[in-house]
Amino acid sequence: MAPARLGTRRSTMATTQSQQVADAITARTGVAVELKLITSYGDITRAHLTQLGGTGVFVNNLRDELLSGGIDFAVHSLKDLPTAPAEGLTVIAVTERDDPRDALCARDGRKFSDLPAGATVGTGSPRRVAQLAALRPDLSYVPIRGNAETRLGKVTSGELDAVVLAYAGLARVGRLDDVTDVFEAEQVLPAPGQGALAVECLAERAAADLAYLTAVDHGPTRAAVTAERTVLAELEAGCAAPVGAYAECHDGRLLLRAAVVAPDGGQAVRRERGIALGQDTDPVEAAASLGRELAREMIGEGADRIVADAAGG
Ligand SMILES: NCc1[nH]cc(CCC(=O)O)c1CC(=O)O
Repeated sequence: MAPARLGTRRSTMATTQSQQVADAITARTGVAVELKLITSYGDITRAHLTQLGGTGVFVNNLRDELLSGGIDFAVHSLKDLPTAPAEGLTVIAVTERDDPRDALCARDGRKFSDLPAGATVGTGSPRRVAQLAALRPDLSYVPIRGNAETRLGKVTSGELDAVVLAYAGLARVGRLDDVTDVFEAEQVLPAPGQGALAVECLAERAAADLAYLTAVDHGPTRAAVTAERTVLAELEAGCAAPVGAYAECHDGRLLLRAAVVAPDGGQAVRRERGIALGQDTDPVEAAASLGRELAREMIGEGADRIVADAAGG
């Protein structure tokens, strides 16, 4: 049988995570998988992420390839995947999450708390800027773009004092040696889905010839990211919104925390809520209703206005 075709973006991060999923699929099912490189708009555009029209810039070309049959399945960073379901496609597996935290890579091995007032910190993420500004309003946050290696280069060259990136992404590009500090979820809540990967394919093939892909699905991760992404969807926010959400499955309980923080860090709505995952409830359904309830509480406290102001301003 011909190997299955896994479509991936060309960056080191994308090819590394795709190869990891390919290897896991082959190990668990015996099915051979080959990588097929696809160029995405999000990789070539020079615009800032916040200025791009809508979400999904990193996934649209892969989705076109899925729909046209050029590839059999795709692996996406879940945090780049829009919450709206894509017509004709389904997420057949969510792999076990890697470290979900954000990391600081600073000059001279500095920790976040050691950065001098006025130090320049690069990040293209409104979620990170808002939460970091709430902790250290005395630092200067600079919007940056580009892949992880490009961003790290701005610290090595002295252009910036530090950058903040996802720990999982740094691990995938082999740059954990650059990490000088790691933010716990209590300080900076990760993006919904951060550190988790989604395997997407044609819906009509999911229960048929591609059913073997469920071998790499991880139930607790799927429940957790469902809760996180439901908060994002209910707030009508996208991946560029200042929304953090993180859920953990522990001892039959699912604990969800979320934060919406104004861009300058001044105003914030933070909530958490847990549920027991009962024997006879579907954990994904329960996770979705947990996310809906938490989002409603947050909207009651003005979270939707912070999201709308951040998008308009
Ligand atoms: N938006 C780009 C992107 N998409 C996924 C990751 C990191 C890996 C992950 O969260 O799975 C990154 C880079 C970053 O945020 O530093």
